[in-house]
Amino acid sequence: MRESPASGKFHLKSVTSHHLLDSREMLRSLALGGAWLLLWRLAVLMEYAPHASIWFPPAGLSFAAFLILGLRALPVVMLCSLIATFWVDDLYQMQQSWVQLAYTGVLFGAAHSFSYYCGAALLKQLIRRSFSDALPKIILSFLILGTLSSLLAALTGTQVLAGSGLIEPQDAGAIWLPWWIGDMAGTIVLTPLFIGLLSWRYPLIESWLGGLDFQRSGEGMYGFLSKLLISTSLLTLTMLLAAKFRYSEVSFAVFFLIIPQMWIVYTESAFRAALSLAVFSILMAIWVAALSLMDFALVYQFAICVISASAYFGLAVPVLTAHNKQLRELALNDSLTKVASRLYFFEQAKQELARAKRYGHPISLLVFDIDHFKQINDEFGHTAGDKALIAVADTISKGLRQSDILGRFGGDEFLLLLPGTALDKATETAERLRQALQAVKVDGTRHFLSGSFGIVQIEPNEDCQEAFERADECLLKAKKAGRNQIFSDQR
Ligand SMILES: Nc1nc2c(ncn2[C@@H]2O[C@H](COP(=O)(O)OP(=O)(O)OP(=O)(O)O)[C@@H](O)[C@H]2O)c(=O)[nH]1
Repeated sequence: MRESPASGKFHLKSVTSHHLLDSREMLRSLALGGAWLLLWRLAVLMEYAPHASIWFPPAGLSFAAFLILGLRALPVVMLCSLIATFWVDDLYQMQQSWVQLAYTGVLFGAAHSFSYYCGAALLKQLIRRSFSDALPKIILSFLILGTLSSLLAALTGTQVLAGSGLIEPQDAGAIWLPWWIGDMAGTIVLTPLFIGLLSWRYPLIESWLGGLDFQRSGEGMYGFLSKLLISTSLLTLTMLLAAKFRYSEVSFAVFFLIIPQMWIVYTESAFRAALSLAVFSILMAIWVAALSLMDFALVYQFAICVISASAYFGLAVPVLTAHNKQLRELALNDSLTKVASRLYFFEQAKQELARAKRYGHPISLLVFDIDHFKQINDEFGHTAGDKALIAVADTISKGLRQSDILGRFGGDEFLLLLPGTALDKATETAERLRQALQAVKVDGTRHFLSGSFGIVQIEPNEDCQEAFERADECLLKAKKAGRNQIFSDQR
């Protein structure tokens, strides 16, 4: 069978894009692996006992990688775990055989990957099933799953090391707790930062996360750096005091530093908040090592976890405020024409009526409906119908006073409240609007619109509903009388 030139071209193009994809995958794997090993080496610098680091940043990277890339991250994490095992042997001069190290490395990698993959996969499922305003629930799930994954990683990891002779079996019982808290600190602090970094490549991640906006910039960079400087200076001060006095009570002062962190969370972008927590935690770990504060290491590990967890809940506040604003706008405005919704119109009308009664001012209500609107939909389609409704709202709005209120009752029926206007002036206004409507053409057609109007002046003993019913009856009469007319009810 002969291949057509077009199919040959397509084949060439698909092979090229396949190559591009392969090299991009390769670059991503290299970046992930490089970052993982770099963070792992950093964690070794922060060890306060063999295999017990103040915090373990690679755990956060593994969790984020499994969350975003799924099982595609597995070969890289496994390879890094293997390299790390050989590196440990070199750092601690343990001189184990290559076979033994390879065996330990694979087991360690499997335990680490299994623990973080399970947590990340479960979190992904929860996120997929969540609605867009579920950020607090997602954060809570992340904190619980991050904690459980790191516990599993610590329990299985210590067993692997004990089983392969890298640590004494009796040490496993002493190491699992600091291992767990160190992994947990790495996961809780760094996963959101890595997600933030990845969100530049994958913008969908933000909508997944219930609208958490990693790219919204807060104030200028100078403001953020000043806040970071204040927070890190206070951290340095509390740690210098702990080193000088060496009472555990002094080390607990670090918990007060949640205050500057929350200040950053509430006033800066989500990404800057995550970055500030990472800087804060790295500096804390460096000070623990530099000031020999190993006796209080657990206090600092707990502080990192508690401060980060609280800060992430804080991130949900601006998102929820934005959602509330959006919901309020949806409830108050008609989404198509942008005039007041029926609910908001009657709410406003009630207040205007109370004011009019109090000051003895007249107030009138108009109800109007487009004539033969169904035909417009049927002949020109619903999009043309929608455009006609928008044109009506725009035309009527242009002919009103600032104090008048225009609302959409539903379908092609609108409501208009004219405070300070008696029936005769309201009828004049309606006539002006009726004429203005006659000049509106359905977009892209030669069809001109027209409308029928019902008008009443609201009586002092009447409420909005009663006035509406009277105006609606007038509208019906206008329709029955042939449309494109105004009927009013004088009491
Ligand atoms: N395009 C569009 N059509 C709508 C919308 N809401 C309601 N409609 C349609 O508007 C039409 C309203 O028609 P009716 O009120 O029954 O009557 P009419 O054709 O206007 O006739 P008269 O009012 O008696 O002159 C219906 O076909 C509805 O489906 C909307 O938001 N967009």
